[in-house]
Parts: sequence; structure tokens; C-alpha cells
Amino acid sequence: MQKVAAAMSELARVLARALAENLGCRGHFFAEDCGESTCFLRLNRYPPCPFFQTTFGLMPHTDSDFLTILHQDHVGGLQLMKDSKWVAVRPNPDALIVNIGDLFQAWSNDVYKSVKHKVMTNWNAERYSIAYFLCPSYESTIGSCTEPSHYKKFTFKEFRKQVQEDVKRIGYKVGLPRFLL
Ligand SMILES: O=C(O)CCC(=O)C(=O)O
Ligand SMILES: [Fe+2]
Repeated sequence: MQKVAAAMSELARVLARALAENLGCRGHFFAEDCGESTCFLRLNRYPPCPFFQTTFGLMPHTDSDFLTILHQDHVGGLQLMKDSKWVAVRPNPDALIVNIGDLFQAWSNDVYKSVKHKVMTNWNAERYSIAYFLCPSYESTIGSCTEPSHYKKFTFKEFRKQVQEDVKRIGYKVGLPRFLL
């Protein structure tokens, strides 16, 4: 597991840097602000579910990070929103999926879009996925790399707090629109 984490961590950093430099922005931001102690790896287990047609494995959401590197097994169930339609991601255990998160969307001033995704359950098979989340420290300020910015500056801590408050009060994550200027 340590080797998987190290490989995903390196890949996330290389990609974040390349995506930042592609915008003409300095890419070492991620090395400075996203240390090993603020990023995390999550193992998701989805047990078989008899009510698979109506039950989410994971509710529709965007990730609250810069970038997510995802590995899924052969079972399938991941879907992402493309042109207002849910599209199933073909399971391929030999491939990694890269999802842009909310922070990269804000940082890139909407050039890169945080992708909405969900996981459907399966009636007879157990499913596993491994996700590596590239996150900054709670104190890091997220601003846009180009002006004029679409979003007010916020710390990662403020973002997380707002998400938690929204989930508690209205039942779902509003996310970036809360920080639009
Ligand atoms: O299990 C998956 O394929 C997706 C996991 C995911 O979206 C997450 O952990 O945020
Ligand atoms: Fe996710």
C-alpha cells in the first residue's frame, strides 16, 4: 500500500505541475502547499446491494481537493457528469482516472472544471477503489492564478467549513458557487 501511495502521490504532483504550467502559472505551488501530511489515500469498499438501481455507493459530488488519482477494480459503477448527462466510466484495473477537484477549478479560474461524479452499487459484486487526494494545508489560501478572479480568496479550512455547514443545514454540498465574486 505504501508503494501505491507513493506512486499516486508522485503522479498527482507531476500532473498538477504540468496543468499549472500549461496555464503559464508557477507549478511548484503544489509541492510547497500540498505536503504528504495534508494529502490522503482512501480505500473505498462498496458491498453488494439488492437495491442497486436506487442506491448510491457514493452520492453525486465533486472532490474538495486539487486533483484526485483514482484506481478502480474490474466491477464498475463510477459515473461522471458530461454535458449534463451521466456517463459510466468503463472499469479498467490497468488504468488510473484523474479527476480535477474544486480547488483546481478555483485556482485555474474555471479553465479546469471540477467533475461531478457518483458511484452506483452492484447487486452481486463487491467493489473496491483507491483514491489519492491532493490537498493543501488548512491554512493555505486558494486564489486564482489569473486576474480578474471569478472567486474570492479562501483558505482550505474556510472551504471545508462551508461545505460541512451546507451539508448539515441544507443536506448537500454547494461548493465553489459559495465563493463566487
Ligand atoms: O469509488 C470510486 O470510483 C469513486 C470514489 C470517489 O469519488 C471518492 O472517494 O471521492
Ligand atoms: Fe469523489
